[in-house]
Amino acid sequence: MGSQSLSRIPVIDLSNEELKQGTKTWVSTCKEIRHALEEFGCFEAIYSKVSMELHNQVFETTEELFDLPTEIKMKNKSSKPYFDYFGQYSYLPLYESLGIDNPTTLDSTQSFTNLMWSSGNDRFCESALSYSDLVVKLDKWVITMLFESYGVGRCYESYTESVNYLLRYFKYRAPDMNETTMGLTPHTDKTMTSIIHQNHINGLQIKTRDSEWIEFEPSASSSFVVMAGDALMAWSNDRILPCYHQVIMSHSTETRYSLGMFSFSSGIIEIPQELGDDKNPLKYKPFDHFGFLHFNKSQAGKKPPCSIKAYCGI
Ligand SMILES: O=C(O)CCC(=O)C(=O)O
Ligand SMILES: [Fe+2]
Repeated sequence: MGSQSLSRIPVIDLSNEELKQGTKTWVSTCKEIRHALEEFGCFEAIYSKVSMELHNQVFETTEELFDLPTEIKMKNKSSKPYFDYFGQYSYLPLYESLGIDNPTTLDSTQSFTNLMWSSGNDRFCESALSYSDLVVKLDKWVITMLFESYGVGRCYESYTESVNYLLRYFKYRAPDMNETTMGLTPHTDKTMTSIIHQNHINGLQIKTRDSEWIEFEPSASSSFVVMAGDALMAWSNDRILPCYHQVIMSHSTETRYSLGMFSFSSGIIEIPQELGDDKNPLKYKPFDHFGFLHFNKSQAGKKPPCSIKAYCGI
C-alpha cells in the first residue's frame, strides 16, 4: 500500500448555467469527464445548485436521523442487497449507514421518514427530496456527457429509463484513543456511479493508479465526488476502472457525516458495440445489475478477485 499524497483528483465545474449541449464548453467538459473517469475513476464536481442552505439543512437532519435509537434505524430493511441499514459491526465500530430507495419520489422519502419518526419529520423529508432531485440531475448530466463522449448518446434513454437510485446516509464517529481509525475498508462500489457529499470533516481517501492514497479535500460546500463503480467498468469495456476508496477517521475530530447517491440499473446492462474493436473485443456479456449485486453478496461472489468479471466476463 502506498503512502498518502497531497495530489488532488480532477475538479470539474458543473455549475455553469451556460453548459448547453453542442457548445464548445459542453464538448470540452464531456472530454474532461471522460478523461477524469478513465485516469482516476473519479472527479470532484463543483455543483452550486445545492445551496449552502440546503447543504446545512441536509446535514442537520442527517444528525437527527443518526441520533434515533438503533432499534428504530434497524427498521430500514430491503429485499435489495445494499439497500438496508448497516452498522454495529465489531470490525467497523465507527460506521453506520441507512438508505432510501428511489429517493426522488415523495412516496419513498415520506415512507422512510414515517418509519424513522412515527410523528413525522417534514424538514428531513423535504431536504432529502430536494437534495435527491438535484443530485440525480447531476448524475444524469454526467451520464449524458460521458455517453456522448463515447459516441453512444443513443444508449442514454434506455439507461435512464431503467436507473434505480439509492440515497445512503453515513455516519463515522471520531475514534476513541486506541480504537481503530478505519471508517470503511478499501473497496470499489458495485454501482454504475456513486456521488458522495460530506460535511466539514474529511476522511474519504481515493487510491490513484500509482497506488497512492489521496485524501479528498472538498474545494467548497458544493463539492461532490463522482466515482465510477464496477458496473460502469463493465459498461465501458474496461476503459473506465472503478474508483478504489476507503474512509479513515483521524483521532480527536468531530463526527463525519456523508451522503451517497448510488445508481443501479434495474434492467440488463448491454455493453455498447462501439466500445469494442478488433484489438479490444467486448469483455463482458450483457448483465443483470441486481443479479450481480446478489452474486456479489453470495459466498461464490466473495472468492474471485474481481466479482464483476467472474459474474459476466467473457
Ligand atoms: O462516506 C463516504 O465518503 C464513502 C462511502 C462509501 O464509500 C460507500 O458507502 O460505498
Ligand atoms: Fe464506496
